[in-house]
This record gives sequence, C-alpha cells and structure tokens, in this order.
Amino acid sequence: MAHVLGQNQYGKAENRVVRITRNGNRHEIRDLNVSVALSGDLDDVHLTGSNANCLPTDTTKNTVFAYAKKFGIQSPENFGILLARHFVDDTPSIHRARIRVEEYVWDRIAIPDNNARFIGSQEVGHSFVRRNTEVRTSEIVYDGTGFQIISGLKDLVVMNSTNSEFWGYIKDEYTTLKEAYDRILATQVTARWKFGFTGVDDEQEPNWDRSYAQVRKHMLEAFAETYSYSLQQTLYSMGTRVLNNRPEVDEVRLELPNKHHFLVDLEPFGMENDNEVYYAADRMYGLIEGSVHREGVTPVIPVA
Ligand SMILES: O=c1[nH]c(=O)c2[nH]c(=O)[nH]c2[nH]1
Repeated sequence: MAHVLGQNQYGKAENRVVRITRNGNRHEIRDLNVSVALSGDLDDVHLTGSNANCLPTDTTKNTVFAYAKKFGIQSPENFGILLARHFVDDTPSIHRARIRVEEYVWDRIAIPDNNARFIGSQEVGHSFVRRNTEVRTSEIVYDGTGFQIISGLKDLVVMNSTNSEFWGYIKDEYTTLKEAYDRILATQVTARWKFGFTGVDDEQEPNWDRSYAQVRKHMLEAFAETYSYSLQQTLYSMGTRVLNNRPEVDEVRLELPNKHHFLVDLEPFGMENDNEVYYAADRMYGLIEGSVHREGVTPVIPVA
C-alpha cells in the first residue's frame, strides 16, 4: 500500500523575544512569544532526504530576533505580518506561513511623585510589572491558644530595564559569566510575610486587604527604586521596605528567580544590538531566596 504525506508544517516555536526601545529614561517593552509554522514544497524534505527546499527552523528563529531589531515591534499583528510576508515572499519553496504571537503585557510601576530622580511623572521609566499574573496566598494556623498568619503572593513578575549591574564576583576556573554594568533585572516574585497578630486578648485583626495592597505596593516600589548590584541586594531592599512601612508584619521571606534576558548576537546579520533585543530564557535560572525579619523576632516562615 502506498502512503501519502499529508498536511505538514515546520518552524521554530516559542521564540521568546523581548524588544526594548530606550527613549531617554522612558523605556518601552514589547515581550512576545512567537511561533513560526511554514508549509510549501516540502515533499522532498520528507521523502527523499534532500533539504534543498528547507529553510532551517534555526533561520526562522534568527529572523524573529533580527526583525525585532530591524523593524521594532509595533504590535503582535504587525510583527506577524512582517514575518509571514518575508517567509513566503522571499523563500520560493515556502507558500504559507502561520505566525502565532502571544504578547505578555507589562504595566509601568508607579511610585509617589516626591522622588526627584523620576521627574515629572509618577511612573518609573524603566520599571515594569507584568499584567494579571499574580496570585494572593495565605496560611492560617490555630492551635487553640493563638494564630500564626502568613500571607503572601506568587507570580508577581517585574522587570527593570536598567539600573542593574552584577560584577566583582568570585572567578574560578569554571567562571565564564561576563561582568554586567547595565543588565535587565527581571524576577517572578514569591513572597510570604508573617503578621505579629496572634488573636489573643481580643487583639484587633489587621485590615487584611489593605495590608496586602500596601505590602505589595512597598515591594514594587522598592524593586523599582533600588539601583541593584545583585538580586540579593534587591531582595533585602524589598524586605526591609515592607518592615519599615508595615508595623503589622514582622518577617518577610522572598523567593526571587533571576529571569535571565540574554542579548541576542545580531552581528552575523550586520546589525548592532545596542541593548535592544533580548532572548528571555525560562530555564535554567538563578534562584535567590532569603528572609528579612525584625530584630528579636524568631523567623518562622518555612524555607520552601
Ligand atoms: O543578581 C545576581 N546574583 C547572583 O548571585 C548571580 N549569579 C549569576 O550568575 N548572576 C547573578 N545575578
């Protein structure tokens, strides 16, 4: 019985491209997950071993990053149109291109106006929080005598597109990391904080919703305002900011994955990458964890 090659398509899926446009101190971010699927005269590739009609998936990946540099990312639709048209119009064997684009939307982190470093605006030009990702958490334990209440959040994704460096670290025979004097700092915050509240002697309950909103706000502001020499330093700054502003909280524990953004090498395509186009890696990642607590308070938030 003869067999027939049916519908087929190929391309690089899930190209995580982050394009930053730096207009002075006000940066714009477009953060996409782009999947390319091409079809055309590809029978030979499947049937004969000839790759003469095959545009490598690796090339489709490079094209995504090169186009982000060359044309910027105006919108997911416009970026998809540019790519689809290129693959079909410029590659004789390719007759159909399907470009799927997911966009992760970022909002600016706002901080109070009285900070002179960020003139004329309540928004920080280089600090962003990803929209609609976070989950609020809480754990309430009661043993008949008192409560222990730990609240928190997870999946609060934030990014600073500047004001982050990392250098001066140990270098041994396995170190290849280049020192960074202006890098992207991005993390997906998991935070837990413990309340002093125990519920004994008719102690007043804190206003839980207001407390949550305020703790979150102080963590975001600390993230945005800290000129960071390490994610560890940012962690400490976020924890202390909460303790300094929220008397009801006496311990904060943070887990901060370092969501690495690698500059894409565009030199092979004759383009300079002036801190504009990044590859957002989802793994491996550095994981920075730690707690900050008031002096005299025994930390109790469990290590994850
Ligand atoms: O902020 C950082 N802290 C580290 O400990 C570390 N290690 C690393 O490779 N990159 C970074 N970045």
